[in-house]
Amino acid sequence: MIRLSALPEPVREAVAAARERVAALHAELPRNELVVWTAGNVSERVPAVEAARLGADEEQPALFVIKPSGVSYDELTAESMVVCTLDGEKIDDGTPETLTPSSDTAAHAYVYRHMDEVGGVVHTHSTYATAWAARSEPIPCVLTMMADEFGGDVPVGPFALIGDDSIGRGIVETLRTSRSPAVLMAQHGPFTVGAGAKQAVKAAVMCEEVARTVHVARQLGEPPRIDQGQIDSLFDRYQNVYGQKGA
Ligand SMILES: O=C(CO)[C@@H](O)[C@H](O)COP(=O)(O)O
Repeated sequence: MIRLSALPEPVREAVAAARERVAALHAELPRNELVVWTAGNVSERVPAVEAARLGADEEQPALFVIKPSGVSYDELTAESMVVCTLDGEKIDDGTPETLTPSSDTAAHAYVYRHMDEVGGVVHTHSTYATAWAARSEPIPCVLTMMADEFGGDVPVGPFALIGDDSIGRGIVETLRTSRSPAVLMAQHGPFTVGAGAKQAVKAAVMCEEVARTVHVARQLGEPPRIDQGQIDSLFDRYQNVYGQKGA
């Protein structure tokens, strides 16, 4: 088994920084009312470190950091974040052997193995997004905010059981054919991805917001869909012009 304490210093430093970020980002889930009790998780990839940087013959393979299963958000610390290989196996990371990683670890691992561009994954059961998931209904792109953030509808992924690769396969299959960083797994809830964990948390917050707003709008009648050309133009501006350069 890989022992964290025996890994080269740059790897240990990268893991420690990811653990700090992931622990802090878990506080955003209850703060943004995306979870109840312990029902959501955040992870972040620790990229592979090249052999040259380590002065070694081989690169150090990528890892990821995720919360332990079923532990209250108030009790989560950087040190209690579990470190796993991209196969979803916990390494000897200095936490007690009995501290098991999130029940969604296999899903997060599958996403990291199959989507190189993804550096962070989040799962919640936020109320409105999960209500759309319960109906297996994509959220239609009827708001500029949706065009900006999701580049279209928020898609629905297949129904899949928890514990093995099934959820991960559903997430990857669905997101590969969409610009959305969010997928509503049927009768389960939203999973979001990003370049890092912070971007994936942002996508989870935005997903819940648009799920709520579109639900409210529909109480008054069917809101009109935005024209595809306008969606493309809004998406391009938000992804390439919006905000501060280099922020
Ligand atoms: O969807 C599920 C279980 O149905 C999970 O997402 C849990 O709600 C959170 O699990 P842990 O991350 O605490 O294992």
